[in-house]
Amino acid sequence: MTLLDVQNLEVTYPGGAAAVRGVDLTLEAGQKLGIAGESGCGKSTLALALLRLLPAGTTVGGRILLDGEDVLAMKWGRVRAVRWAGASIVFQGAMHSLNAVHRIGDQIAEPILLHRRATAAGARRRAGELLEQVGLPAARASAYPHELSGGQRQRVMIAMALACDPGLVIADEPTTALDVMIQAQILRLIEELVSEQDVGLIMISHDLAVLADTCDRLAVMYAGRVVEEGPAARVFDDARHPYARALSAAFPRIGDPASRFAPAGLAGDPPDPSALPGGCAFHPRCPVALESCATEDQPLRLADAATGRRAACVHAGAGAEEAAAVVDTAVVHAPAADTPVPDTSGAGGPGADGDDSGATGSRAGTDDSEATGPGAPGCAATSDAEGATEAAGTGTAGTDGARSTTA
Ligand SMILES: Nc1ncnc2c1ncn2[C@@H]1O[C@H](COP(=O)(O)OP(=O)(O)OP(=O)(O)O)[C@@H](O)[C@H]1O
Repeated sequence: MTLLDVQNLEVTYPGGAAAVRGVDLTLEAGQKLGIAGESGCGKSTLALALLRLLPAGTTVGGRILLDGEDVLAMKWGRVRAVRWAGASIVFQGAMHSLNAVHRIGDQIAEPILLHRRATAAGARRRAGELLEQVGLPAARASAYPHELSGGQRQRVMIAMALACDPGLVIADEPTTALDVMIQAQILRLIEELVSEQDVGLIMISHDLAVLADTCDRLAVMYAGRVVEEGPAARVFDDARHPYARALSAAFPRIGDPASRFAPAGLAGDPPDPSALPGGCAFHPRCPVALESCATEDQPLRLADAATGRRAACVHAGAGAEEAAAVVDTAVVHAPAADTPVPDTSGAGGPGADGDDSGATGSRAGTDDSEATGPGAPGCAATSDAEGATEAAGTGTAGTDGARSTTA
């Protein structure tokens, strides 16, 4: 059964940054999808869009069908009901997402009280059970966030995300702020819990190797688009898009001596989303770009019928095996990361600074005043758009300006 069906999703921030462009993705119930890409490729924006947590004034187009219901067409009351109970998010910085002045047990109990209409005693009992599920003693329910370590706080966030039995959990770089040993524990915990409870998972990371290890399918994003999507192991071991291939080659394989000689990486940076190059957005950095790539963008198309893998590259599709070999050779011989790349994009300015010009769209992420209405204190998935955006580490640029345009 299809849990999530994202169709032609477009997100443009106030100020014109086209952070997500025409993304199509599906997730079956209980499936684990990894989303990878360099910083600024639009991963967090995609996650925030799924639960309408984007700053006011952001233009969002397309369809997001969660259990068949279009999230973008929902009234705010319904959106609030769906957050936590239908889908929830674990952000990277638990300290920002938890409320410093409330005991963690109360914070876990809050969405249960709100969405499950439990009694206070029932919600407290469930909070204790959830803490134990994530490996913390139930007695820690009386602790305040500052009394817990970073890893423990992240466990609390996972408990909260699972509190109302959602069908989908979105984990946005859930281990970024943690040390390496704790990262592995937390990832294993998320994977175990979602598998046990048959919950769908979207795991966002820049680390393709971690995602390949954790997820069933992988989507690689570049400049707001999915450029390759397919079974995790195939995308990681044998990517068809030159960007996905370069990203994958940047992670050494344990036990494979050849991977020590992997390429140093791609030269240059992803483009500024408010000044994207024409044609394929990757062409200025692509080692196998054709002349036509500067003017013609490529849709995501079937690159491997046996596995349903899709790639958005002129070299993918028919004759893909040979094309992959060409791409591989070229990527392995790509210039080192510090080699300057000619800027054919006209981009290169600073990131979008969120002024409030020009964003007038069909549908805004927080398109009425209810969007900033009360949510469960300290609960990222029900906090207002500004808080949620901060928690996701995407900055608050544009939030105030945008809100004033809708006030
Ligand atoms: N509130 C905002 N206003 C304007 N532009 C924004 C806003 N938030 C993000 N952006 C821009 O949108 C683009 C995508 O950002 P996003 O955070 O989604 O990328 P990401 O792939 O998640 O990166 P990271 O891994 O660093 O979190 C970036 O260029 C970013 O500068």
